[in-house]
Amino acid sequence: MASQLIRDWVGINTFATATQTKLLELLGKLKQEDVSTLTILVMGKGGVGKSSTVNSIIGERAVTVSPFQSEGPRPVIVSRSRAGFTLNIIDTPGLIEGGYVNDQALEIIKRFLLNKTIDILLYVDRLDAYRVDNLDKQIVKAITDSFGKGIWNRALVVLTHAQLSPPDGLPYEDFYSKRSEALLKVVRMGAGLKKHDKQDFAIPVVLVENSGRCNKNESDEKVLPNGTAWIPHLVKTITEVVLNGSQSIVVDKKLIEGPNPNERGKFLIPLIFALQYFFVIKPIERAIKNDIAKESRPSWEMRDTGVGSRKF
Ligand SMILES: Nc1nc2c(ncn2[C@@H]2O[C@H](COP(=O)(O)OP(=O)(O)OP(=O)(O)O)[C@@H](O)[C@H]2O)c(=O)[nH]1
Repeated sequence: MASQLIRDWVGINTFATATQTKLLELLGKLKQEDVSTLTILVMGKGGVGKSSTVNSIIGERAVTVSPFQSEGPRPVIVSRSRAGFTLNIIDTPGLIEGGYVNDQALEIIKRFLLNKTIDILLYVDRLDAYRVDNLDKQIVKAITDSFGKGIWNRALVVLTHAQLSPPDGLPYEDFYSKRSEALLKVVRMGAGLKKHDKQDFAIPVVLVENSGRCNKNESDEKVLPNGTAWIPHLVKTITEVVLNGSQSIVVDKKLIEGPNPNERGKFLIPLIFALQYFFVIKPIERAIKNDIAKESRPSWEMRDTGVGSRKF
């Protein structure tokens, strides 16, 4: 990251004054706690609004947004600095390809992250999706297998397309809490989090509306249907997670390569052979020998060999 050209975070000036003030306050709070760099990793399925969310936070069109699946499955890092604070956001390609987790994309992401430290994971999905399925669980599992369970201590679930009218006249807050509950349940399962982990792993869910048609309040801030100014709320939640006392994720070679599954349990092989020899092969051999010894020879064999043949 050091060799990376870090541009001024000018996009912040495009936000409403009230939003700018809140953001600068939050950055000040982080600096007070000796946090002067923040690296945010953005992951999720394809087309859920990852790149749009990156652009919304930065306040400029820093990464390409497309309604269709993006082509080159390459992660992109966007770095901006403001008042001695550096923000790095890593946008990643969608993790699903043909109904499965795209292991190749995941591998590329892991290599890209080598020697970087992840302070925050934004796990992005859409608010306006009505189901969770096994695929969601698989993505979360793939992320957990890659970076460890601890990453969920540093994670936020981000739900885009948050400016919606819920179906069947459901109140907005009810729809939001049902959708987040369902998704969090799958996230906890995919991350292998147990019930007793609950305290440690309270993953916040944050709503986002990236559309240019997002409603605004009287202070010109982008607001959700529930009136929340979402950009400062997202950054505030990020700040809380950063300061929650958990560890950032250092992506080193060991983490990337993990334990080689081919090496796992290799030392047990001679032991398994020995057990097989003494408890399977030997008893079978003994049983065969006993069988042969006990066997009464058939009469035709006796006759052919002359044993016991009648004399005429
Ligand atoms: N209305 C609305 N549209 C959104 C929102 N977020 C993203 N979109 C649209 O959804 C489409 C996909 O958005 P992207 O940001 O490219 O999604 P992505 O997850 O980065 O996609 P991949 O890079 O292909 O994985 C684009 O047409 C965006 O304009 C949102 O919050 N509200």
